[in-house]
Amino acid sequence: MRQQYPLMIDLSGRSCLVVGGGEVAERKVLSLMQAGADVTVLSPELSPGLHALWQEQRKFRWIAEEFRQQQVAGYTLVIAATNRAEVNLAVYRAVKLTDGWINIVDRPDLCNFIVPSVIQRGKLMVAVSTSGASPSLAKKLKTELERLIGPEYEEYLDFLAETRQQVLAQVDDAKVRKRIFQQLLDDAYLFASGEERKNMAASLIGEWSREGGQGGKHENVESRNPPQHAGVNTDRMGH
Ligand SMILES: C[C@@]1(CC(=O)O)c2cc3[nH]c(cc4nc(cc5[nH]c(cc(n2)[C@H]1CCC(=O)O)[C@@](C)(CC(=O)O)[C@@H]5CCC(=O)O)C(CC(=O)O)=C4CCC(=O)O)c(CCC(=O)O)c3CC(=O)O
Ligand SMILES: NC(=O)C1=CN([C@@H]2O[C@H](COP(=O)(O)OP(=O)(O)OC[C@H]3O[C@@H](n4cnc5c(N)ncnc54)[C@H](O)[C@@H]3O)[C@@H](O)[C@H]2O)C=CC1
Repeated sequence: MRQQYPLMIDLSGRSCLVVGGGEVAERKVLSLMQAGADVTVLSPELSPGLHALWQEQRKFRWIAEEFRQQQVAGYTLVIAATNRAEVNLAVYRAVKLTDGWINIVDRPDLCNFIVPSVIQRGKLMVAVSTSGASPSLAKKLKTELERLIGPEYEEYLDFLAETRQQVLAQVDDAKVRKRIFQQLLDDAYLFASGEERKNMAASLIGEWSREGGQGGKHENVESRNPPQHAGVNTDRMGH
């Protein structure tokens, strides 16, 4: 098995080519568009889903032609997703000449990148890959993780991001900052309402800032409990 390297890349505004316009191509086009890529689909036909999307919004470019070798130049990445193995292979060979990024949906052995199964909750992305061994298992695990990591994570993460900036600006001591970040991970914050968690964070930061300002008062940081808030259940609440 080839060892894969996971990374999150910024494809916004980047030109990406999907050759083929069927069911599998549709999935790849949608995820590329979600990432803000500038997508071109090269295929004589489109799936009903892709066709509707193209008619309604023209959010991708459609070249209604069969693949020819010279069409791969200038793309950040290329996905070969036709139902014809020899066409996919020709796409691979063309991209290989330019040493570009290529995914061939029916030849994991030739891909230099593969696409994982993904849960997205706002800024949070959880990607599951089986290195191509069992895409259905990747999908199943994603579905299980969707239950564990509910929609509440979107706002919670926005809160964490905002609070983190405040803490970085207000708290000088890196150890204290780390403690605060740790305490903000308590489920009490996850399940509090927006207003409640802001208040909880403000008192937490206030408390630590005062103590941090006096210095030398951090012996008890390990044992400090997160602030409790009336009406907030700190159990996993049915998860
Ligand atoms: C290597 C890889 C290359 C790539 O496509 O990037 C690849 C290859 C192949 N997939 C095949 C089949 C299926 N793929 C899916 C589903 C997904 N496949 C995806 C990724 C990947 N598929 C990459 C590896 C990912 C990894 O494991 O790390 C997902 C995760 C992402 C996405 O496609 O966006 C998406 C789930 C998205 C979601 O969360 O919903 C299903 C299930 C279904 O459709 O319900 C089936 C049918 C059941 C089965 O076969 O398991 C076949 C055989 C085709 C044939 O039989 O002819 C090949 C070729 C081969 O293995 O030879
Ligand atoms: N990687 C993955 O996740 C999966 C991969 N597959 C593989 O993907 C292949 C495609 O599956 P589907 O999308 O369901 O097929 P499909 O039959 O729905 O679509 C095939 C598409 O290829 C286009 N096409 C055919 N010849 C072409 C050419 N010369 N140039 C440009 N476009 C051309 C057709 O117009 C059509 O839009 C399957 O043959 C299978 O091997 C299947 C399931 C999952």
